[in-house]
Amino acid sequence: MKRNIYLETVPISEALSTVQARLDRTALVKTEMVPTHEALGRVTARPVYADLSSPTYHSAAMDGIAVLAEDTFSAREDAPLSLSPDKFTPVNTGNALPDGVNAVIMIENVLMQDDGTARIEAPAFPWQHVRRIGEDIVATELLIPSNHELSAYDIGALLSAGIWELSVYEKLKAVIIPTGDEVLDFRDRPTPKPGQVVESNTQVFSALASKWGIEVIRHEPVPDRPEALTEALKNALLSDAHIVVMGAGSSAGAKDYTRSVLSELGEVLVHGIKAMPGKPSLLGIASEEFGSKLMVGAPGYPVSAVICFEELLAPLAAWMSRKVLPARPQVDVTMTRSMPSKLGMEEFLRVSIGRVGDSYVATPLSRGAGMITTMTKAQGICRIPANSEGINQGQTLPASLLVPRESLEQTLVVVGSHDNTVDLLADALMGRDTPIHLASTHVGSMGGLMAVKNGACHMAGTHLFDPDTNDYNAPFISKYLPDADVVLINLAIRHQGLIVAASNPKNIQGVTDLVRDDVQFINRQRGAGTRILLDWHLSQNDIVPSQVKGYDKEEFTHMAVAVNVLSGAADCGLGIMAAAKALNLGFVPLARERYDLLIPRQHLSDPRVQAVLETIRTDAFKERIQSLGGYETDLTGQEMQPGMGLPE
Ligand SMILES: Nc1nc2c(c(=O)[nH]1)N[C@H]1C(S)=C(S)[C@@H](COP(=O)(O)OP(=O)(O)OC[C@H]3O[C@@H](n4cnc5c(N)ncnc54)[C@H](O)[C@@H]3O)O[C@H]1N2
Ligand code: MOO
Repeated sequence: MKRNIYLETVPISEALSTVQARLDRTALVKTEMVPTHEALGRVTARPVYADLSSPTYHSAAMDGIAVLAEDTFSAREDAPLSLSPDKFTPVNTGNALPDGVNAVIMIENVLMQDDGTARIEAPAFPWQHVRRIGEDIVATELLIPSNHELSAYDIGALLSAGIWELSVYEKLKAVIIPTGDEVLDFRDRPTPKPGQVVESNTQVFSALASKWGIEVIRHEPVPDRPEALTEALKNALLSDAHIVVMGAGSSAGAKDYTRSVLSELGEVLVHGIKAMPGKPSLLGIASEEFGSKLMVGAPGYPVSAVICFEELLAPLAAWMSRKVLPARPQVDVTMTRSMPSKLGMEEFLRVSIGRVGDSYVATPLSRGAGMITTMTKAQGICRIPANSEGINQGQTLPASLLVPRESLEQTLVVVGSHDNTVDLLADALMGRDTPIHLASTHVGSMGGLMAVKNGACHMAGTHLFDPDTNDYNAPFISKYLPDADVVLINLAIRHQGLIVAASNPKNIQGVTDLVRDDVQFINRQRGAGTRILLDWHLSQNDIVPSQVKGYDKEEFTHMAVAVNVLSGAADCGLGIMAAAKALNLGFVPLARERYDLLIPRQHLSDPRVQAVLETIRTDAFKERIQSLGGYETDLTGQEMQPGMGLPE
């Protein structure tokens, strides 16, 4: 089997219209009769006419007495009328009206006399408080047109009209076949070795598809062997499914067989869309022998797979089943950072969104297609058009929301340096009666200061040490945000040190060991407080960066540094003790430092910020911080003043 060569990439809209022009949805999606009470979400294949009227009889709409209106015309407040028992019938709501009457008088307006007569002070008009035959539904009239997706209310109307079953389009069925030698079945609860991944895309698809009214059958993972892949695809096409999805193997790798397997059993119409993630997506139609079904090749990377499911498969499935795909709510967001984008490619940028002041601000998350957490952390997605070279800081553009719009009001936007205590805070805030969602973006301490300066967040986590004054954060604020009215609140004092392998096999004892030939270092990104701390310790020891092997290799979080040490990619990196502890690594203490929250004063009265201050001042929260190890909470929750430095 030949290796894949990419087809031309086409815009998403063209990919969809190409398939729509070729796929015979009427032949593929049959109709069937289903009981009305089980028809929610199904689409009518034929118009439905009422069999029964509703009500089927003249019905009392109120509790009271049924009368002939004409008998009551003389009643006045100053000249009450007494109706003899043969002129009225007591009725309850929903009763059929007796013959010969045409109105109901509410019981509140009737005085029943001891002699059996009913006294009224106002006349009834004809058909007052009566629901006449066919008021709601008239037998034979059109109740629901064809190609209509049935709602809960429709079920009620259909049953009231005597429709016990109806003709609808089949519910779409899809088989998804995960592929790849490295893909482990999650049902085996595997522990992946290097080169292996836990299969998850099929479950993302199943969960999404259940919202779209598609039944999903998952095939077990198939290894990268062309015959096995073809066999699996063939069986799936011969089942009663309408759609078959093959996962992964869609790009140009030596084991990427999806395209050739699809071509063997049908025709590939699209291979490659002008969008990222999701670029190598495939769409095709099986040959007649295999039911002319829709075939989809979804890229293996989790976010690419999501884009393929949501942007290609969902609209096609909606079209096949004649449903309207609901659009996500949109808000206009202001970007807090510039983000270049590839010309000619539409980009689905995951963004963290919150309301800061009067506007919604959005901070781009990492764009890696392999990172499913960019979807879990994002509140929205901005589509950067293909004809754009990117977005600029301060630019306003629409974002489609992944969360209810209301929840943005309960989102606290934190930008800056990452610390595990911020994760603790995030969890504690969600435990409040009115939960608050902490959306954090890790851009380092300096990035946090800039975000505050640009009005892009409610608060920033920062731990910048200034050797000249022996103080934390305040000197940087006076330098970079001289005019800003801000408050510094301490979150914790934390211990930074060298994260080394368990039991420290290379016996690394301090920064002077970083110049050793056998020591590979992993650094933090420029602007990170930890990097500034490292540079200071290096300069104190007359070491220049070029002497440190790995100084140029950067990671964005403490945990990422620790992971490098765990995997053996590096021998050590500077980070917090909690990160070392979390992965059972060794830790060589180097320094204590202040980790503060920088808050614009105008946000102090914001209920979300208030909730943070309340939370971090509780003993329970301080105890949680201490149990992480490597933290002190003596200053936690207190306002920091310039020159305070760090108490011994
Ligand atoms: N030389 C090139 N390489 C790649 C290109 C390219 O144009 N030229 N495109 C890249 C893009 S863009 C994408 S997207 C990926 C798509 O790759 P494949 O669809 O071929 O998928 P794999 O390589 O088999 O797997 C990618 C990744 O995803 C993991 N995976 C696979 N299945 C699952 C699953 N069911 N659940 C969770 N994770 C899964 C797999 O282990 C890999 O890590 O190709 C780029 N390469
Ligand atoms: O298009 Mo790929 O989907 O960027 O990762």
